Amino acid sequence: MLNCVYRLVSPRTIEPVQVDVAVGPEDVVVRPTHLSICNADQRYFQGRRSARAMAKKLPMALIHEGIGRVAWSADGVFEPGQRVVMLPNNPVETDDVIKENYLRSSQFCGSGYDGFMQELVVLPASRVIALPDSISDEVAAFTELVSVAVHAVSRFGEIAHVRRETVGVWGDGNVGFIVSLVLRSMYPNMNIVVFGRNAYKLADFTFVDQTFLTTDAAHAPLIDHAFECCGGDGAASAIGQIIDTIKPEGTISLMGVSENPVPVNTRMVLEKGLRMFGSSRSGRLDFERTLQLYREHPQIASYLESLVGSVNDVASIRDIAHAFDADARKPMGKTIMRWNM
Ligand SMILES: NC(=O)C1=CN([C@@H]2O[C@H](COP(=O)(O)OP(=O)(O)OC[C@H]3O[C@@H](n4cnc5c(N)ncnc54)[C@H](OP(=O)(O)O)[C@@H]3O)[C@@H](O)[C@H]2O)C=CC1
Ligand SMILES: O=C(CO)[C@H](O)[C@H](O)COP(=O)(O)O
Ligand SMILES: [Zn+2]
Repeated sequence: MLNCVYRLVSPRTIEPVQVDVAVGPEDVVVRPTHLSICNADQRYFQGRRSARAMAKKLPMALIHEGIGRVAWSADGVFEPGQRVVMLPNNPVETDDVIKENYLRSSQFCGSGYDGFMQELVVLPASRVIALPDSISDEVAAFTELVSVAVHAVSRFGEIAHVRRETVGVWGDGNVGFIVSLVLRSMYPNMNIVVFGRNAYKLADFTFVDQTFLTTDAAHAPLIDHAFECCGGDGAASAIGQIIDTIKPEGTISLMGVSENPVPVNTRMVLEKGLRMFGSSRSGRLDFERTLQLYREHPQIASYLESLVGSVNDVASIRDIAHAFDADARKPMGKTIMRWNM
């Protein structure tokens, strides 16, 4: 099947490439309709990764958060026109211990493999899930990001000790917001405390118990466990503040992506017997849990609507650049592309 793939070939340069894609009997062909930009996409588009990383990853189509309509599937698997979410992580092996999103052999759309900026996306049937009608297109577009939060909170449930009275979330952006929202849904009695750098962003965290500017953290309660949802230049100070604020034997879930190694006060990690674990991406089980959360807690969708930032109609490569530039300027929230390529 001939298909047009919009690949980033160098920073800020996207080219349409005609490719002949084989469609297997178990595959599903999805026509993307709504795509959502992640910080990871911006790092490639703006050229903010090392030259080595850029050379390794490009050329590739960006975007790993998206939904679409089924254009073709084997009989009875999906209905033509059915609205579905696309799963970017594609495992090529199974493992009894290591989850699919941590297997080094897994192929991730938008990181070394073409992402969803395509005319049509061909995926194995297991990488496509039908969406409930209750979720708007714009919110559904970033279901992958919500699944990442569900994955991280699920791992917290598996790893953290049982005293979970007060949990701190560092980061007042998209990831901090969604992780806090998932914690609220899964642990309704938990005291959730959010630490951020922007009062106007913290004001949106109406569903948590307390918010603090990082400069006021001395007035915050000690916490049992923490999530670091900052990354970049903010990661070191967030992790340092978490280590200072957390009680002994607490867990620290690291979620922020940093291009450079982050210094950690290991002496205090030892002294407090802390547990640090990383969470990245998500698997099919996390998407299924996310859609179940949407069904069990309909209020989640309305909170997530507040994250929808700019919605951009995209019908040309110039429109793609405009959407990425709008995203780079955004004060907060998710940038959605209505995909008409
Ligand atoms: N693990 C995974 O699978 C995933 C990881 N990520 C990563 O998570 C990180 C956050 O993403 P996202 O929420 O979209 O980014 P945003 O930029 O929307 O949010 C980050 C927020 O954290 C604030 N911040 C920075 N430093 C600190 C600090 N020390 N304490 C408290 N808040 C701080 C920033 O404030 P200010 O801007 O004022 O500095 C900003 O408001 C990124 O690195 C992203 O790549 C994203 C998706 C999935
Ligand atoms: O955003 C993410 C998942 O939603 C991950 O941070 C992203 O996939 C990491 O990929 P890369 O190593 O290419 O930056
Ligand atoms: Zn992402």
